[in-house]
Amino acid sequence: CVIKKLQERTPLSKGLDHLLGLLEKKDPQNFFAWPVTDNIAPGYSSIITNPMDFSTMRQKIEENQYTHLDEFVADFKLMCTNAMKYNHVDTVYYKASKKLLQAGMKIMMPEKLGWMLNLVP
Ligand SMILES: COc1ccc(OC)c(-c2cc(C(C)=O)n3cccnc23)c1
Repeated sequence: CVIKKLQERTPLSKGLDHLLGLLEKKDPQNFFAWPVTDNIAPGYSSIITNPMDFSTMRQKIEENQYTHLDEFVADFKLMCTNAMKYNHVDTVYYKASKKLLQAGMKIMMPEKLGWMLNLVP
């Protein structure tokens, strides 16, 4: 097994951690907190080839897998668009993901994150 060495916190990872907290607050039902499994969503793993959820994003932050804000934003969008792909438009999950995506884009507008955009290592 790969030993996940504890990485030191960087200014970027601290900023992404703060951002993740803001985004998680926009998902009070915790629909996006953990990976979606096939037993709660039949056929999910054959329809969604690149799953993403907040816990996976947090792990990537802790392992310094994000070298730039754009990669973090891309995972957030992937998480939301996966839900819009798997779930029909009249479901709570589709509606929640659309709302989450809109709220997330407002939080991650460049002018709101100017201070983070130049934290590139
Ligand atoms: C009803 O309670 C929960 C709890 C956790 C969930 O995903 C982590 C989900 C969930 C989350 C999703 C998504 C995000 O597509 N989903 C789709 C179909 C059926 N369930 C879900 C629902």
